[in-house]
Amino acid sequence: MSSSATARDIHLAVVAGDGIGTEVVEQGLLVLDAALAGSGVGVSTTDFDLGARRWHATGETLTDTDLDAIRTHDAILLGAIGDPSVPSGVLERGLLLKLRFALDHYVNLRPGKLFPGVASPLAHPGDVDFVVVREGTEGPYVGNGGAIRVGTPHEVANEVSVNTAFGVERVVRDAFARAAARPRKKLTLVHKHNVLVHAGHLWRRTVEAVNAEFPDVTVDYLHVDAATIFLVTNPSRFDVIVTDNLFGDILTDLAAAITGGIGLAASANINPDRTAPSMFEPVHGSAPDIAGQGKADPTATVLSVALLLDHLGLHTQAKAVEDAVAADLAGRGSAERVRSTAEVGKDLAARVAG
Ligand SMILES: NC(=O)C1=CN([C@@H]2O[C@H](COP(=O)(O)OP(=O)(O)OC[C@H]3O[C@@H](n4cnc5c(N)ncnc54)[C@H](O)[C@@H]3O)[C@@H](O)[C@H]2O)C=CC1
Ligand SMILES: CC(C)CC(=O)C(=O)O
Ligand SMILES: [Mg+2]
Repeated sequence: MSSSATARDIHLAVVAGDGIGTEVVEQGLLVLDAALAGSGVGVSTTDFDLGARRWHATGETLTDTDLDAIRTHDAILLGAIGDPSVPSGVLERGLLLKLRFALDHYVNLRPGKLFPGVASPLAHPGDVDFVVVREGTEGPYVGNGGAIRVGTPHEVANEVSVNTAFGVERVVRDAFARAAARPRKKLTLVHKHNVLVHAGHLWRRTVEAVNAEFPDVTVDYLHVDAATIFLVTNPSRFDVIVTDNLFGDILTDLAAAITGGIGLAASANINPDRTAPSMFEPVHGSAPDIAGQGKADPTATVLSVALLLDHLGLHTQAKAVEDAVAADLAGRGSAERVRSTAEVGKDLAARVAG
């Protein structure tokens, strides 16, 4: 995939990864090509062979050389990372989280939108259209911890959640800016400050302080356990949710479940300061249970491509992709049969082109 070089050409790093990652990324790239056709914007891709295959062959997850090469691109499209043949955590931490941390993806943006015609497991979902701003570089995912007396009855295992004033403030400010730009202008902080008093109070104080800069934004607060209730009983109450890395991870799988399933849930790992490329990927993982069967829904990846186009300022093309997805989803209820991964990708590309 390439075209003659123009000033606006997109240089895309592609990390298809493991399991269904390769299947859904192929379709995402097909739709990206269709979206850019005739626009005057070309795209060139560099494939990065990262994931289980590479680890088995070399023992490497993500080297400094890989990172340096990835940094030269405008954006990254990632499929999924993780494979049952690799010890749990090796690729997730050593590759996926390393990318997010090294490239300072402190805003992990995850829309929760119920498209018209999509079946939700909720009886009365209402108008569900919110966005989760999940902190992407801190929390319990930083690897601050350890275990002693491993494997004995006296084992002690710690996983420390790191929350810095710097890290919390920058993601909270981003979430406020997003809320201020939306019609409802509402921000919900989700944490657990009744128990996690150190981190929770930092988040609460930060939200209160930054609110002064965004007086039009209404703020509310939910403990994370209660937030799971309202996501199921009244998801339309949410507009922008800001939360930490772990809570955001969990809440966004739930958000996916209520808006049509994990196969539809897109995400963007954004470096708002643009000091490194941002990364776009479906919320889901490598789904070993269906990998290689052509069963994966590529729609989450395609919607992540729309987020990528938006991030690069190609708003018309982003909307064309989202509109194609909306039309495809609207027609699914009446479909005679479930389509394969490749068929969905082909249909979406045709809609974008047509
Ligand atoms: N961003 C990433 O790369 C992520 C990686 N992982 C990794 O992926 C591996 C599997 O993790 P799981 O917990 O099973 O989560 P998962 O998201 O891969 O799968 C959960 C369930 O959702 C289904 N599913 C996922 N994507 C789908 C799609 N596009 N279409 C239809 N069904 C889909 C799967 O078949 C499975 O039943 C693990 O190694 C995990 O660490 C998990 C989450 C995110
Ligand atoms: C595998 C994890 C590191 C990532 C994850 O589950 C996510 O970002 O949603
Ligand atoms: Mg997750």
